[in-house]
Amino acid sequence: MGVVTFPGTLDDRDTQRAVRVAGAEAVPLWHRDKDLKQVDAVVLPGGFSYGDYLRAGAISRFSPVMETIIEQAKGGMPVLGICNGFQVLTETHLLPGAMLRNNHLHFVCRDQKLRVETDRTAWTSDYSAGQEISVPLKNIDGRYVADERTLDMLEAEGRVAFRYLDVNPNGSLRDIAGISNEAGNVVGLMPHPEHAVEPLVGTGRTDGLGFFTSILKNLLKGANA
Ligand SMILES: NC(=O)CC[C@H](N)C(=O)O
Repeated sequence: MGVVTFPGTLDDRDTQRAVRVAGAEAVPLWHRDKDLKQVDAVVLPGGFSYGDYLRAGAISRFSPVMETIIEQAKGGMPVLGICNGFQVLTETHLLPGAMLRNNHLHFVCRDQKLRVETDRTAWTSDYSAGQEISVPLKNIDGRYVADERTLDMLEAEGRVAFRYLDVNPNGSLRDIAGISNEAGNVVGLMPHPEHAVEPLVGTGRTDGLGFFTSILKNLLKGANA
């Protein structure tokens, strides 16, 4: 599984570790490489790629590695964008909508309760629809927005993948924490599942591991089909 590092990425190492904890091989990918080294899936981790200059994800969108990822994602390759990675996915238009500054204008860092709304994506099949999980959240540009028509379409097509529970930490419309593309191979969310995969770390919860086991099982199923 490929894990992309842009200049300013923070969570690439934790993401690589999460991939390994799930039992897959983590392959580091550098933003200047167009070659994806034959990985079967890609994770865009969190951080501040290119310093979040102009707008989070706005420059990363034009990096050589994204050129190949966009092309392959359209062909069905699974891609997960976490936090800054989600911001990159909206900027590339692989996912609809946009991320704005949190409504209270502060950086948020908390354990966040979420509801996994669908198990019908490549990255959530190991969860059950309606399952409640808690993973860390840490960002300042986390407010998901889209026009009403797009929001209605996402709801109708079952593409709202995660919703904030208890607290909406940033003013995201309809409490949306993450969404998927139509085919379900591209998923983006603001909270950080890669920081909740081992019982000895953080709150001790492993609620985030399911993202990485989901994709691994799906890839193995595909390979054995
Ligand atoms: N943790 C992160 O990925 C931070 C994301 C983003 N740069 C923000 O602050 O909103």
